[in-house]
Order: sequence, then structure tokens, then C-alpha cells
Amino acid sequence: MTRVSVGASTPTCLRLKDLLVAVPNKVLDPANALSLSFQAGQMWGVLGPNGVGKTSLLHTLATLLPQASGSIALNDQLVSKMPRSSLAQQLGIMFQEHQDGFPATVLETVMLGRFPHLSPWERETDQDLSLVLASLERLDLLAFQERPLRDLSGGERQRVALATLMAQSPSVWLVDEPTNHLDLRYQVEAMKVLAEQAATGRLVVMSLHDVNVATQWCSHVLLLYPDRPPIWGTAEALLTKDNLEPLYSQKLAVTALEGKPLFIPVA
Ligand SMILES: Nc1ncnc2c1ncn2[C@@H]1O[C@H](COP(=O)(O)OP(=O)(O)OP(=O)(O)O)[C@@H](O)[C@H]1O
Repeated sequence: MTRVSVGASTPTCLRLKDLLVAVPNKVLDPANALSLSFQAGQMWGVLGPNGVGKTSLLHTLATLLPQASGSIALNDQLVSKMPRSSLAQQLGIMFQEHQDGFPATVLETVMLGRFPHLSPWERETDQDLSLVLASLERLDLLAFQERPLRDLSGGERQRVALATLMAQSPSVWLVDEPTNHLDLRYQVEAMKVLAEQAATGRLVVMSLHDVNVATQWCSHVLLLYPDRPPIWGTAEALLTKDNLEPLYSQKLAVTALEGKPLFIPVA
């Protein structure tokens, strides 16, 4: 059986044209339209204050929320017109909070990542199991595989969610706050996992709260302002004090660490 896809076969491009996200309780403003291309191999950070619409954007890209206007195309196909099964094979999302759907072990949960690749009534193969075990191993979860998901800590669940996305192996990774709940070691591990995916030709788009994580790991950023149009471009060009202070309405001190800026909020 050679069904299992383990990598992106064509360079992925997720193209937004005049996209307006329907952020609840916010008036639609054409000045906030997004027209940009996310390309294979890039690590995008979406940054902005609480409630500005980062999660709403990721959910819109994943077609879980209808867009207000404009278009989203994955490799020149409108995502709104793609069959759900094809979209689920190519695009995966990790949510900010993890809900208990039904009682399941860690292994069963990560196996759900393989479902988009199975035909109706088809059972998972040894190759699926190998991918799931490799994902569990990458996130240090092999010893947890028989544990009920609901017994895990917040950080352990976050690692399960990342392992599930890894098992799904989509070419587009949409990740809502990847470092949520994680201790320092696993924050770095999570970002390494995402960087590995980008290095193998996948596209990673993630929402982030920590600008220093963005300076360290992101190739590109999209800054969503509450009161002015969004800007996007390379992380190096855009992650500056002048752009970040108005983003968060917060005064920042900046220093340098290993050639990159380090931002510190000051009271
Ligand atoms: N289901 C909902 N019903 C009503 N309002 C909602 C709903 N979901 C989100 N909102 C509102 O939409 C706005 C954008 O929310 P969103 O979660 O996209 O922001 P965010 O930038 O991801 O925020 P955070 O940094 O706090 O995670 C917020 O004002 C939020 O209160």
C-alpha cells in the first residue's frame, strides 16, 4: 500500500486576494483587506493584540469560518470550492484550546490525523501506524500512548495536538498559539517541529503572542493592528520597535541577542 503521503509534492502557495475576515463584533473595513501569498518553506507569524482576529483569520483560512469578501486559493484552487477530503489532506489546523470530543487514548487521538488519508471504511495501515508512532516519538509521547487524553496536562495535550497535525502531514500547517501551555523546553521543541516542517517544504502559518519567538523563528510576519491597516513582509524588516509599540499599545525596550532584536515590555 503506497497511499500514505509524507510530504508536499508541489510547492504550496496559499494566496489571499482582497480577503476580509469576518471578525465578530468588528465593522468590515476595506483598508484591512489582505492580499498576500504564503509560500512553501516559509514560517509566518500572525501577531496582534487580544481580540484583533488572529484566530478568526486562521479559521477563515481553514474554511471553518466564511470569509466576508475576497478569495483564498490553495495552489490556484479556491479553498471554498475544494472537496472537504482533498482540503483535509492538504491543510491542517491546530486549535488554541483542546476539547474532549469523546473518550480516547493518546494513540487513538493522534491516529485521527490519518483519517483524511483513508477512504470510507478503510482501516489504518501499518504505514499509518508508523507515522503516528513517529509523531508520538517526536513529541516525547510514546510513553503516553495508552493514556486517556482527558487525564493529560495542558502542555501534554498541546504536544498531542502537534503530534496529530504531524501525523496528518498536511502541506499547510495552521497553528493557533503553538507554545500555549508549554514549558520552556517544549516551547523550543514545538518551534523546532514547525521549523522542520517548513524546511521540508511545508508552509507554516501560526498566531503568536511572543514577539521574541517571532524574531527567532519566523521568516515572515503579518501584523494585525486594531486601529490601522495590517502590514506583512519579512520578519527582519517588520519586527521593529516602531511597528510593534503601536501594535500592542505597549512601550518596548529593545536590545540585541545573537544578532536578532530582543523586545522587552517596559512598565
Ligand atoms: N464565537 C464568537 N462569538 C462572538 N464573538 C466572538 C466569537 N469568537 C470570537 N469572537 C470575537 O471576535 C474577536 C476576534 O477574536 P479572535 O479569537 O479571532 O481574536 P485573537 O486575535 O485570536 O485573540 P487572542 O489573542 O485573545 O487569542 C474578539 O473580539 C472575540 O471576542
